[in-house]
Amino acid sequence: MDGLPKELGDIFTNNSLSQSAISLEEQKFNVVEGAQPFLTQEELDLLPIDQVRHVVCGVIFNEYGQVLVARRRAGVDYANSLEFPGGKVEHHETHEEALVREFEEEVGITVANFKLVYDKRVNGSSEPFHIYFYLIKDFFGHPYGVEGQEVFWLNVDEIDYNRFPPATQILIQNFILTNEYLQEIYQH
Ligand SMILES: Nc1nc2c([nH]c(=O)n2[C@@H]2O[C@H](COP(=O)(O)OP(=O)(O)OP(=O)(O)O)[C@@H](O)[C@H]2O)c(=O)[nH]1
Ligand SMILES: [Mg+2]
Repeated sequence: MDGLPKELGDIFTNNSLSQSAISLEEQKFNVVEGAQPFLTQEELDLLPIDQVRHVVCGVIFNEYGQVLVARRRAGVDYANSLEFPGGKVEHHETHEEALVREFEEEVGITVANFKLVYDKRVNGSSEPFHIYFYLIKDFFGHPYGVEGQEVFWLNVDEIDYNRFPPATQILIQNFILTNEYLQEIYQH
């Protein structure tokens, strides 16, 4: 917790807050792998930008420094793994428009004020994706699983990155667990 504002550091060391999040230990967890990679990272990275489907995902922190997480449904790639809400950008949309739509469709909140944190080319189950993770600084409403999926706030020190798809694991390890963006949010 070094480097965090004092109040935020207190939040992260206050175990009582974790009671509001569903304990991951109580949940069944069974990652079903996505399709086997069919392009190497080098091949993915060489694809022209208009030949990859864009995916946008949003990372949101609440006032307690907890991050919003959802569980992927059965029957989709990475079924039952955890994810940051988001989805595929439609052809007529900007990334920002897609983020607003996906958050309304999936977790019932209105989001605003985005900053790109990390992006990566990945093999999707049917086509290559370029996945973009945005930090979302403002939101309105109370999130819930609009599609019946589990949605919950998770303390940063309770995140087990192994429960997320591979691209998201890199984001968590390099950006979220470093607390870099938490400090930015709480400074304004
Ligand atoms: N939402 C989300 N998708 C992720 C994450 N990490 C990651 O690799 N993906 C991948 O991004 C791809 C598209 O995301 P999605 O399944 O949410 O797309 P979507 O909401 O448009 O789904 P739909 O096509 O069923 O409407 C999936 O193949 C998924 O595995 C993540 O943290 N959140
Ligand atoms: Mg989605």
